[in-house]
Amino acid sequence: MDLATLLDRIHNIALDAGQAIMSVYARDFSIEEKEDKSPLTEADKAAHEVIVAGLKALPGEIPVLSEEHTEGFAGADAESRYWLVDPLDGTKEFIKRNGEFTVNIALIEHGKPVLGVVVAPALEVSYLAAEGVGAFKVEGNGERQPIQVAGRPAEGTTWRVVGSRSHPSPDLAEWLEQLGPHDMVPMGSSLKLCLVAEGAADVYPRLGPTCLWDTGAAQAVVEQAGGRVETLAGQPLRYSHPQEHLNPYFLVWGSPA
Ligand SMILES: Nc1ncnc2c1ncn2[C@@H]1O[C@H](COP(=O)(O)O)[C@@H](OP(=O)(O)O)[C@H]1O
Ligand SMILES: [Mg+2]
Repeated sequence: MDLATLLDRIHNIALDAGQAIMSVYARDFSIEEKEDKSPLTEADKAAHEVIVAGLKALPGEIPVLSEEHTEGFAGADAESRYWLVDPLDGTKEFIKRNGEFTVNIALIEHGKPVLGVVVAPALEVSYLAAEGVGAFKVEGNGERQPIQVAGRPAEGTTWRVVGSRSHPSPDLAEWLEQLGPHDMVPMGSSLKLCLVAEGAADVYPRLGPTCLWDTGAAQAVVEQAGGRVETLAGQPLRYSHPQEHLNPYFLVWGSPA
C-alpha cells in the first residue's frame, strides 16, 4: 500500500481511537497509577485496543510498539519498519479535561518517521503527514489544508515558544535566556510539535524526558511541513533503538537549518 493510501487508513483508525477516548471523557472515569507513577485511564486502554485492532487489519504484518504495550516487542520487521503508537498522549490534560491530548500513530522506517497522524479528538483537529505526500491539518469535517512552518523569526522579533503544561523543566529557563525575547505558551501533548508545524509557534525546546511514542508521529508532521526535530547536538531525532524508550532532550524548530 502506498503512503498516501496508508495515511487515509491510519487517519481513520486514529479518529476511531479518538471516539473511544471521547466516550470516556464524557463520563466519570477511574485513574490508575503506572509503575513509573504516571497516570493511566480507561481511555488510554480503550484507544490502544482500537488502534491495535485497526493496524492488525491492514495488509502485511508490521510490528506495533505502543505506550500501553511495550513488553514482548521484538523490534522492527525485516524491512526495518514498525508502528509507533501513543494511544493517549497528554493523559494529565485528559484528566484535567482541558482538551490538550492526542492520539499518535507513526510509521517508522529505518529509524525515521515516514508517516505520522496526530488527532486531538476534543479539539476536533488532526495533523497528517507522509513522505512524498506532504503535511496537512484537518479541522472538524473540513478538507485537508496543507501546512508549513513559519521560518526563522526576523532579527529582534519575539520568539513564539511552546512548552509543556504539566512537566516543567529546570533546564529550560537557562536555554530561554540564551534565546532572547520570547513569549511562552504552555500546551499539553504532541500538539506542541504540531503548532510549530503549522507556523503558530517558532520553537519547542524539550529539555526534559519524553518517550519515542510522544514524538514519532508529530515529528513526521514537523518534517514534512519544513521544520526540524533535533537533539541538542543538531542531529535529527531517531527511532532506531525501540528497546530503549527514552528520547534525548530535543529542539523543534520551525525553520530549515
Ligand atoms: N519522567 C518522564 N519519563 C519519561 N517520559 C515522561 C516523563 N515525564 C513526562 N514524560 C512524557 O511526556 C509526555 C507528556 O508531555 P507533555 O508534558 O509535553 O504533555 C507523557 O506522555 P503521556 O501523557 O502519554 O504519558 C510522557 O510520556
Ligand atoms: Mg505520551
